[in-house]
Amino acid sequence: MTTLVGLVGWRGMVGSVLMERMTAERDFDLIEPLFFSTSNAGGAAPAQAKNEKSLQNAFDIDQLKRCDVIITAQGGDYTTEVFPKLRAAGWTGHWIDAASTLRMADDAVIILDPVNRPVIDKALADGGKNWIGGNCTVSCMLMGVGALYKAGLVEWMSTQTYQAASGGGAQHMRELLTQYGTLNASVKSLLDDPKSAILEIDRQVIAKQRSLSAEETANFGVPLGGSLIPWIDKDLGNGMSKEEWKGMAETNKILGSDSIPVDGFCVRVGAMRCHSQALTFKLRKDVPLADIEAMIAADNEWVKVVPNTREATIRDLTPVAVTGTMTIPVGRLRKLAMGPEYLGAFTIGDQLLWGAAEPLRRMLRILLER
Ligand SMILES: NC(=O)C1=CN([C@@H]2O[C@H](COP(=O)(O)OP(=O)(O)OC[C@H]3O[C@@H](n4cnc5c(N)ncnc54)[C@H](OP(=O)(O)O)[C@@H]3O)[C@@H](O)[C@H]2O)C=CC1
Ligand SMILES: N[C@@H](CC(=O)OP(=O)(O)O)C(=O)O
Repeated sequence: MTTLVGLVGWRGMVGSVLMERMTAERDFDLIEPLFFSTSNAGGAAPAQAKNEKSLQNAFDIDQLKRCDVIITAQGGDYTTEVFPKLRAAGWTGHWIDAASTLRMADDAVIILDPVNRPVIDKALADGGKNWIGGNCTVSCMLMGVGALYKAGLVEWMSTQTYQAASGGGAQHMRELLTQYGTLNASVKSLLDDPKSAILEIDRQVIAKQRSLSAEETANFGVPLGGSLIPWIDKDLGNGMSKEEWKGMAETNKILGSDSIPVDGFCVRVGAMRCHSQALTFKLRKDVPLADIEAMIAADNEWVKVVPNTREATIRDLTPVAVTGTMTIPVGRLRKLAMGPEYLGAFTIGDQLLWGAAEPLRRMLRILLER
């Protein structure tokens, strides 16, 4: 019998990337999809629909209960509302979710199979049913440098992230671009004149940034275009942002490891897509750089070691180079001045692919191939 797979959140940003990947990998050939909506029940399902051509109400527990597997990229509020009701109604299917709501629950596994397939397999053997995609920054980081963790080499790691506007969602991308346009327009005549004074342009841009309306900064709260914001997600009240807290909590949960210290700062920058991060490792021993590069390169088919040269770095190690690709480049690899056990690295991942959609569809494949 064909597996009935419910899809919720399929038209959102993560959901659209998920649909593209599932189509490209022919996942729909293997399933009967049932599409849900929170806003358009009864409307037409997308072209990937087979027998079930109309959208079901995403809050209808009886319809959801029909599914063997549900994949949701609808968001945390939806999970919080629907998941407990569905389980309370006796549903025993597999729940695959992009939202963070259930990540740290004891009966949930954070899925990133190229890194933690043994953890997933053990949970499956133990009857696990809840499979949650990891934080985008953590997932992209582990796809790049997971080899060092698997080899037991990491004593601690510090992260400095440069996270794209799209991490906040579609409206955040629009807001960033609108701000860039507003700033450009405010100095257009000066820019067009090659003899105009750059400090006058600078003065007018900062004046414009500081006077952007509440509407123009509705999503980020402050200007991001031409600036940065060193805080992402909630304030935990202990000096830490929730995004920073996820670094250590999720890394260790994904790896099934004891508490390896992971800490640093998470920063929103004016990139459109892709999360970048500078990493500092304290290794447990002095390992030659060539061995480290070989280990990282051999870890999975998507990681790519970028030679630590200016030319290769500015060509291959930028959000512009990585956006829309499955490649996870790791570069700027070098031993740091603090000593031979200290390693620096820089890595980038498309947070909508490895950071969100891809682990979900791969988990579906793991379930289908059992
Ligand atoms: N953005 C990112 O980088 C990452 C996001 N995530 C998580 O994934 C989840 C979904 O995030 P994201 O995809 O950014 O959310 P979106 O806001 O893009 O989509 C969520 C839902 O909003 C509804 N919606 C309302 N208006 C529109 C519109 N104009 N176009 C499309 N959808 C619309 C859709 O529901 P409906 O069709 O029912 O109306 C859609 O499923 C969140 O839990 C997030 O935390 C995880 C990792 C990375
Ligand atoms: N917090 C991430 C995006 C995200 O959705 O993360 P999470 O899935 O951990 O809530 C960002 O803003 O870049």
